[in-house]
Amino acid sequence: MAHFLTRVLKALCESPLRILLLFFVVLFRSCQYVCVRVLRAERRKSVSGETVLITGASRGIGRCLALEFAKHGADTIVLWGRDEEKLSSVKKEVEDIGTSRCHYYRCDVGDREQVYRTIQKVQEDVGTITILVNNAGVVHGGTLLETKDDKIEETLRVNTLSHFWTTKSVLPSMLARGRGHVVGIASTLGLFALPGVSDYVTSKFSLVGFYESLAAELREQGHRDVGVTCVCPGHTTTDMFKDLTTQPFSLTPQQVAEQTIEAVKTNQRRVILPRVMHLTWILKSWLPGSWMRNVLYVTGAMKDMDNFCAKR
Ligand SMILES: NC(=O)C1=CN([C@@H]2O[C@H](COP(=O)(O)OP(=O)(O)OC[C@H]3O[C@@H](n4cnc5c(N)ncnc54)[C@H](OP(=O)(O)O)[C@@H]3O)[C@@H](O)[C@H]2O)C=CC1
Ligand SMILES: CC1=C(/C=C/C(C)=C/C=C/C(C)=C/C=O)C(C)(C)CCC1
Repeated sequence: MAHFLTRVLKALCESPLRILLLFFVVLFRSCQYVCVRVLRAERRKSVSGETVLITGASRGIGRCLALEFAKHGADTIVLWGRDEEKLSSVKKEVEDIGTSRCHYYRCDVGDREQVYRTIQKVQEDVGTITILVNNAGVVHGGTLLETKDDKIEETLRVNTLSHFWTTKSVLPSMLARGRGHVVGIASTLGLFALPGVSDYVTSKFSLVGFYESLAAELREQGHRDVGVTCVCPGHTTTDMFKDLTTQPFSLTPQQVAEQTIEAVKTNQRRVILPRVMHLTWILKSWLPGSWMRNVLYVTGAMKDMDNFCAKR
């Protein structure tokens, strides 16, 4: 197949007429992309009246998501986390906006039985969840040989498996009502790898696969009214990677929250933030592996992660 494509490309580039043809194909694809964006924008969903459950909402991106959903008029916001004091303070911030009811629950999402029990309690107290945002996450940092087995297991339980348990719990009622949205906060480290965080990278690559498969499954079953969005942010200035040197393209948690809500409203399947990070996908899939490695060396990203791990 690759050989065939190379021959097609070579043949296309042999004459000016063919280059012109290639130009029109690219132009057509770009117009198609813009039209899809415009159509999606026209069919914008609203989040007002929705009941939103956010995991890892006690701080960082999760806290900003809660405040942003409230600003966009969500009816009820359910916060999950383990730190009760912080959850209660976010609840107050949400209520001060004056648009949404807010509840919080202590739940360790790394514990499957706790997730199932807490979802049941939420459904009894609050009702059906119509938007689920799987955001909770942890990172430890260290080479594979340095990382303790229980830390590796924790990373995969919290960052990946929890998405299975929460999604399995809320999906049946979304399918029954023919309405709903599941959002997963993955990472650009689910698209390319850096050294020193292999368990974290594995958990995020898995999430990208999970949401791609879930979206395909729902589409094949004809459930087009239940949306799936996988968000892949780059470095974000929260506690989680605070020891990583701030990058020229670092995001604020507020930016991630705003873009996530925009993606829900316009039903986008995958969001890569900041947009310049789309280049890493092109680098990885179209060019030899050494190109990506060189970009990481030249930009200092490889060294930055070493420093991050050394501080843990
Ligand atoms: N910061 C970054 O550079 C990036 C982060 N991300 C992802 O975004 C998400 C949010 O990260 P960010 O806000 O930066 O991180 P923070 O460390 O600021 O917040 C993490 C949140 O997850 C919660 N959490 C952690 N472990 C558990 C657990 N076992 N059970 C329940 N809640 C838990 C914490 O709550 P509590 O302590 O109350 O339990 C906290 O609310 C994560 O999935 C992360 O991987 C993606 C790309 C970049
Ligand atoms: C690859 C790459 C960069 C570095 C990216 C980094 C360092 C990302 C870190 C992401 C994190 C910490 C995600 C957490 O989930 C630069 C320097 C922006 C330049 C463009 C290519």
